[in-house]
This record gives sequence, structure tokens and C-alpha cells, in this order.
Amino acid sequence: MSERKIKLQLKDMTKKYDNGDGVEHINLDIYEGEIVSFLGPSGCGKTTILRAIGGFHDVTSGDITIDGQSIVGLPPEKRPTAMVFQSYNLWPHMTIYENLAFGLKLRKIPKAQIDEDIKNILKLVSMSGSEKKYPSQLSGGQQQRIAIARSLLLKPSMLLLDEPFSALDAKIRQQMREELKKIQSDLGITVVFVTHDQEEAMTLSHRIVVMNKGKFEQVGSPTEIYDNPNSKYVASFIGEMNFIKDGDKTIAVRPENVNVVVGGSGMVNGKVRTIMVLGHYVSVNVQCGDDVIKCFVNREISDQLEVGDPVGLNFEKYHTFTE
Ligand SMILES: Nc1ncnc2c1ncn2[C@@H]1O[C@H](COP(=O)(O)OP(=O)(O)OP(=O)(O)O)[C@@H](O)[C@H]1O
Repeated sequence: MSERKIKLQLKDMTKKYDNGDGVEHINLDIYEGEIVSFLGPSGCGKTTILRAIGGFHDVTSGDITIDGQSIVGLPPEKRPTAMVFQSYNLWPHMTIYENLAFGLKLRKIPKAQIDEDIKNILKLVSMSGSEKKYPSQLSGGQQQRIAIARSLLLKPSMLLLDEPFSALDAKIRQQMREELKKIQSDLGITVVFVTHDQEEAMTLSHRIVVMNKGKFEQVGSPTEIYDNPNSKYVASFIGEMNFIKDGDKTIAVRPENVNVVVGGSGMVNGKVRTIMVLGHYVSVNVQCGDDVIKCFVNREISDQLEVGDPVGLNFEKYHTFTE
């Protein structure tokens, strides 16, 4: 396998606002062609990092490099990055063509080239033929595609996306994720993505940075983070997880890792509380003392169960956290 090239480096980067909030001692290498998402609850510092990369605010200390060159101190337009925000920021009085052509005209690109680039980029974002429309004539998802197209036209070497799909409804969001993935792999562009939606981070990213209160909790691939969360915080933030108190320890087990023994006994025992058929699998809640444990089982098992039945539960795979 060829050596992966580092695209972006955050080197001991600190950004403190006047009130003391912000992020401290951030270190991260992002490789060329990677999609990395920063995931965490509101206020954990995701946007602060993205804005520091994009040049929308200065850093307090540390360095940021792209292709080995420090970009600290450069204004956004001098950086090889393009940022797409949650609100699409298209100019309402301009057609789609004019919105897209604007930055290219500033760069004095010849008209024939502009026309060609716009045609190609609209095809890439599945919006061919929309040149003469105004933003208000497009849906939210379509406007966001145009906003992404507009930033890609300037051929950035990195695309920075700040919750770009959060204003869209669930189905369109999913579609947009797939499209972004396709665009990313067609262009091989490096993408840094900010989201508070774990599903979005899981489906889109090569690596996820889980953040908590201005610090990194865990950095890893979606499967690493899902299978081996290194803290209770990460375990609770990604996917579904049961937490069971065991003295001063907490056992964390995913619903799909609980084996239900019908009528039998297991590591813990309880009674079926609810049975919910969710298509190809069934979610069964079992009352075990004070805890309610959620288990995903197949129809074969659930067909043998009724509310109130005694069951045993075995944990195939679990994590133990102290604290
Ligand atoms: N311009 C600012 N001045 C002062 N404090 C700020 C400023 N911008 C952000 N903060 C604070 O810094 C912390 C991190 O904010 P940031 O916007 O990076 O979080 P976030 O994880 O992106 O949250 P959200 O998902 O809500 O955008 C928060 O406590 C926030 O209140």
C-alpha cells in the first residue's frame, strides 16, 4: 500500500475566546482524500476548529498546516479551503448561473471556461439545467447542492462543511450524504465535516473525532468507535447502548449483543416488558431489577415471547467502564 499523504495538520492548536471558552491543545493529522467528521453536542468546539481551519478566526497558539505549509494568518480567500455553511448563502437576486460564476469572474477566468466548468459541476451535483433558475425556485436540498457546487468550482484542496444538511428533512439528508460521498470520491477531495448527528458521522466519514467540552474523546473509524468506545461518553453518544450498574462499574452492551434465552437463565434474568417488531428485527425490552435492557432479536426468537415471560440474557460482547 502506498504511503498516505498528510493533507492537514493541527499542531497543538488552541483557540480561546475572551470569555475562556474554546478548544485547547488540539493535535490531528488528516490524510489526503479523507472525510473526517467532528462529532459532539452543541458547544463542544466543533465549529471553532472548522473556523480556525477556514481562516474565519485566528488561533490563540499552535499551528495549522496544509500540504506542509502553515496557513495561520492567511485570510479565508488566500487559503486552499472552501467552507459551506448550514445556511446556503446563495444570493437571492442572482440566477444559479450568476451565483456560480461570481467567484470565477473575480478570478478572471474566460467566459467559455466558466460556462464549461458550471456545466460540469452542475452535472456532478445532479443539478444540470438549473442555470436560469433563482435560488427561491429550488428546494433546500437543491440550494445546498448549489452551495457545495459553488465552493467546488474554486477547486479548493479541502472542503469544510459546517452542519450543511441540518436544515434538511431526514430523507433529503440521507440522499445528500450519499451524494457528498460520491462527489468526494469522484474528486478525491479532502473533506472536514462538522455534525452533531452520530448517524451522519457514521455513514459519511472515514474517521470520526468525538468531542466533549473542547477536547477529543476518541478518534477512529466508524467501526472502531462503534465496536470499541474508549469511554462511557463515547459509548452513549454513538449508536444504542444499555448501561447496567455493577457496583462501582458500569457495563455497556449494545442491544444486538444481548442473547435472549427463552424461558432460561443467563448472566442476568428478567421479564419481557415490551416487544416491538421493527421489520426484519424485533426490539425487546426486558426488566431486570431496576434496569430495563433493550435487546434486538430475530423473529424466530420473538415469536416465542410474550410480555411477562421470564428470560435470561447473555452478553456476547460488552464493555466495562469505571467512573
Ligand atoms: N465568538 C465567540 N465568542 C465567545 N465564545 C464563543 C464564540 N463562539 C463560540 N463560543 C463558545 O465556544 C464554545 C465552542 O463553540 P462552538 O461553536 O465551536 O461549538 P460547536 O460544537 O460547534 O456547537 P454547535 O453545534 O452549537 O455549533 C462554546 O462554549 C461557545 O459558547
